[in-house]
Amino acid sequence: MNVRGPIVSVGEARTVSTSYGERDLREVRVRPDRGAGEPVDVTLWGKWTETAEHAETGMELLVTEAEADEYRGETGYATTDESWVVLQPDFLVDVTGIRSWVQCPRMYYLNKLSGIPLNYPVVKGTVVHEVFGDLLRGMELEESVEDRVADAGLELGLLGYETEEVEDEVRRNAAAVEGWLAQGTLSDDDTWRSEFTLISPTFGLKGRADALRRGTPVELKTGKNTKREPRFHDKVQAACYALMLDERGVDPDIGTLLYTKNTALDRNEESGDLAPAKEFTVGRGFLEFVVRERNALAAMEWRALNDPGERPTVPTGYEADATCSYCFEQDACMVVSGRLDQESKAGQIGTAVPDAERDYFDRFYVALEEERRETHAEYRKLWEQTPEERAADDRALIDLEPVAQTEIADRRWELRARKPDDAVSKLREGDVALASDGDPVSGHGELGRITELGSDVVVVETDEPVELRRLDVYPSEISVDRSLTALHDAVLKGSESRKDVLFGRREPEFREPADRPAGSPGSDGPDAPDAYIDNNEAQNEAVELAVDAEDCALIHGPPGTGKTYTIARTIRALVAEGNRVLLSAFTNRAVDNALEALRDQGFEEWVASARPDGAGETGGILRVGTETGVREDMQDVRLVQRGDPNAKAAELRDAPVVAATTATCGSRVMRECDFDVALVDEASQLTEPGTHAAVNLADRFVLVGDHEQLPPVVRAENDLRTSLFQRLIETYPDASVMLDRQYRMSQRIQAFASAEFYDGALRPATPEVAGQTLADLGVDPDGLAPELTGGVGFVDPDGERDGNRNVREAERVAAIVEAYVAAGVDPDDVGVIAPFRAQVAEIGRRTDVTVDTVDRFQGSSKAVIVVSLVATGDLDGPIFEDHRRVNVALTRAKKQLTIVGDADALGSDPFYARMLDWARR
Ligand SMILES: Nc1ncnc2c1ncn2[C@@H]1O[C@H](COP(=O)(O)OP(=O)(O)OP(=O)(O)O)[C@@H](O)[C@H]1O
Repeated sequence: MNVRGPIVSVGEARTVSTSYGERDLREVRVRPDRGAGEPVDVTLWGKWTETAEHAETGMELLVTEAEADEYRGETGYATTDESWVVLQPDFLVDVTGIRSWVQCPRMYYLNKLSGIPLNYPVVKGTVVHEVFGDLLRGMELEESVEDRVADAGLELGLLGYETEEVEDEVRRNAAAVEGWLAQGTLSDDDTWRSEFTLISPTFGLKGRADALRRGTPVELKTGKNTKREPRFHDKVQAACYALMLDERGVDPDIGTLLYTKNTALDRNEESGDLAPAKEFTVGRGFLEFVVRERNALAAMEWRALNDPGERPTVPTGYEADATCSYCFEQDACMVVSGRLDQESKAGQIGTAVPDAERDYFDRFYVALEEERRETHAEYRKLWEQTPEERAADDRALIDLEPVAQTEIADRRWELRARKPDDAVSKLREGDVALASDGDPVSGHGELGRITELGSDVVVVETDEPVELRRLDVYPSEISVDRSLTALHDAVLKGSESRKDVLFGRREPEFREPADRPAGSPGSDGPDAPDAYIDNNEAQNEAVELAVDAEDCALIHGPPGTGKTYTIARTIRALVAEGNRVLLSAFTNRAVDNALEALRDQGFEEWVASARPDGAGETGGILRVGTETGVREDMQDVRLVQRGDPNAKAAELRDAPVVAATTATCGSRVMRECDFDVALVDEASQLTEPGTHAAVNLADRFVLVGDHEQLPPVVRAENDLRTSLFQRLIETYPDASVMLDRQYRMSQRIQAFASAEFYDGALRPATPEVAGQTLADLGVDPDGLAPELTGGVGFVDPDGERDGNRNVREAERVAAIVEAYVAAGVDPDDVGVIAPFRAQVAEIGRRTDVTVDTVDRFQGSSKAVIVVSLVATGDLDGPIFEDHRRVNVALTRAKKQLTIVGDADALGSDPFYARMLDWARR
């Protein structure tokens, strides 16, 4: 049986004589049933006592196949020969993490901080892996090499490599693999699978195996190994996959490592065994060793968050007996130790950062690790929840019916399935999701990208075919990983002058208008225009602040105040002064919107005439992002990674404006770029490290946002919830401008938000904006019920909340929408906002107009908006927890806002009582 629960206490190590001789043991007291049961003792025998050394009160322990024994009337448990002992099984360690941990625990930590940099071995390694996958899928070597090297054009160009030399090297690496595949080592009944995603609930592991051959793991290494045996840490990696396969009931007895630089041609060299494939027996003892190492790692990670010491406990390098002088990471290791004043076996170089910076680093390191735990909790739901629960939680589409599996370009697969037409989820087109045969953990699962998601169809692209019966949200750690790297870069590599501002040691500085280049607004000279924007004072001031900023500028833009318009003008003014600008935002949508505004303002034509030399091939704008992430109308300026290395690198290096999401800014390619100014939209929705990912790449930065609208989207309750934008605007109000004229809402609609959120400072930009009504849409208001007209109205349908829905209210909302449409409003001009996806679905079933959650509506608007509040009795739910969400919901409408809810419930809270008064006025 399995015993699992939090540890209450850890006993002393003892040695006892048994019929098998002297044996070590250690007792650990746990509360079974995840802490609900009465404490029991579990005896860990033999080498599992090493795991007990890492165990501490509060950690979770899992012992599988334990046997029960009675001792003095109490039931205890003990490990058996079949037992696995796992510490913190909920902490999912990545297999590559264990591999570096076994080399040196500090290397594991350093890899987390510095990410995977862009370097030739990494890029070449990726290409060789891809070619390997292609060979397994039956592609010709030559075709694959050319294709995959071309795909890596951009990265190779940035590194200064030419196509031919890389092709040669990849060909040489892949030839060994091809030779081995062809050697007859394999018979016809060999079954191969490439790139296999595995998650293990028992061992707390996850990873992607390079390949499986007859159910045993095969790992590819782009290197040479002339020993007979595979390298130790390579074996560890293969053994991790073996463990995960073992959990699925396969019993892999061998593991294979393929060393691509071992070429059979060299075989008669004296240097050793040059066969590319090296097999090893995956014995029980080795697997136990791997589990113990994984436990040591998980225990360190637990201590980093739970150790009562002042600073997170991180590895020093003394844990391993590796020799620092042989380590490639030695310099990086010493620098990090020196800068953060950490104990390390390699020693320290450089001076330590000041305490305030060190505290900041530690605080956010812990906050990000907490966020990682929350992400792991999301993974856990993949096996803890039933498919129905997951679907009800909007995290999966279930009961899909496979319709077709089609092989498409690059030997990838397009999977098409029919979906029940009322099924909703968080999944959207472009998302990477887990496609499976119905069981994503123990069945067959493949990661793929959703290319189409209609009301009754879903299409996913994957590397391997799967019977598409279920599609799950795949929780990604990439944002945590990239944020840690951004934090590292900001604190350890950031300029002193930048950090003076970030850490409150100096006010941001601004250039005098007179120092602007001749001809710019405000500069001396006969031809200089008066303003950057001549019809909106606050917007003009915002552009001035941004172009004059020597450190940073903050633009606060309440709803509809022309943030996007101002951003476009700012970029143009910055480029006019010769700056190279990074345009970034939290979402692809905001990046594309800002680019659209820039293009609408004739930016490309202007660049072509003003900077004929430096416009680059794309007319001055380069959009970096995936094909599915970037909007159709921006595909023409999207950076395609494939192509001639030099041309690709030049494209990225020369473009005056590069646009990418902040997540993409943390990629290894973008980390190679530098800019004069980073301009970040939606900055109030970004965590501090998330913002650093973009601003680290530039000398100066401009943040645009509204901290009275949605805050950063994070799972953990910690410092990540406050944006850098908000902190800086509160610290340096003089470095900010608030845009105060809005171009969206009628006077009546904007009144509440202005009073509650913007100190009454928000005003309609023009009389036309202020005075808009339903009548502008050709609608006769007299044909509608009075509460549906007059700019703002309130309707109480007398509904009843049931979970996250309110059916009666949904019916009423649909009837209201119908009334507007019947009165002549174009359905495209109507939008419905509800706080829960369940209610969104409930309403969506009854109407064809756009229905979505608040979070999805941020940044957009409609002439007519109906808001369904759902709550009756108590006010709880995401919309009520945070007034900023209400601000967003109430500021989407231009001409008519109709609020539907329970008057009694709303009246019980002063804020909502004021809202009710305003809506009913
Ligand atoms: N100075 C201006 N002169 C004329 N029109 C303007 C000006 N500023 C903004 N607008 C117009 O007002 C509308 C709203 O502007 P924009 O889309 O830039 O707002 P926003 O603040 O980005 O909105 P959101 O709150 O949705 O992010 C647009 O149609 C834009 O062209």
